[in-house]
Amino acid sequence: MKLTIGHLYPDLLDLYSDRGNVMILEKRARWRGIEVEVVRVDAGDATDVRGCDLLMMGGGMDREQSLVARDLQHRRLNVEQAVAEGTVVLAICGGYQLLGEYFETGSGERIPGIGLLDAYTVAGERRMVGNVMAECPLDGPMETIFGYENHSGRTYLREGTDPWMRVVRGGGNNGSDGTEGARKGRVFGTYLHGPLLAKNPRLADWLLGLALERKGTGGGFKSLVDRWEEAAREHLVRRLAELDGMESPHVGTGGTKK
Ligand SMILES: NC(=O)CC[C@H](N)C(=O)O
Repeated sequence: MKLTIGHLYPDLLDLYSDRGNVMILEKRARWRGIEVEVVRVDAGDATDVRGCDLLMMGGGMDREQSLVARDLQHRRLNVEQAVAEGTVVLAICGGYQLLGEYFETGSGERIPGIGLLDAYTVAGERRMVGNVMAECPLDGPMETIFGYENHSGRTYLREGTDPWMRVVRGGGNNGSDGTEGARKGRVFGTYLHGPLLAKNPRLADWLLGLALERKGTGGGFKSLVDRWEEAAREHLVRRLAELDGMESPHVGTGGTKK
């Protein structure tokens, strides 16, 4: 069995090393004996993304987003077909905005998205910057998710697209309605850099499981010893509690510690 991950625009959309998400998925699959191929998809390539089990698109500055948007329009149909055939999409921040209808920048430029998510984004007066803690349902108990946000855009979800997470700390989609990210079927968008999956190993496995469903096999693969990841998460909880002067929240269950 081979898992194919498509990395969209790795040179243009890689704010805060979002490519780490691809590395994490690759590693966690390989550690379980699953073969992985990472396909790089750059502007101008004629790659058919229907061959990918999962697509990852990182974040970027407004200028890079404009460049990507032009190319992405040509891929719209191909990406839509891939999703209809079961491909999972994970998009971070600027990439997330481009999955929606449009992103209107602070200078008034309207960058078109591909409408995979029923959402639109408009730049606000102040950027939302800082560490985020959110809660995300992973088919069961809520999982605490850590990430970092830095965006001018405020995203608003329309009917037909659900928020992916609820913000506990930080701005999230728009700083006002408590939502973070968006989910429509197998398409996921979030403002969380980090890289997201390095800080949230159970979320990484959950996405891997979804992507592997396309192979006729889902999650349920052997658990890994996430000693360093858990230590990093505990450190984050303590640090955020210090910053907020609040009680240490529960970090979620699972993960074996040595
Ligand atoms: N971090 C990002 O990807 C930024 C996205 C976009 N340029 C914004 O400022 O909202």
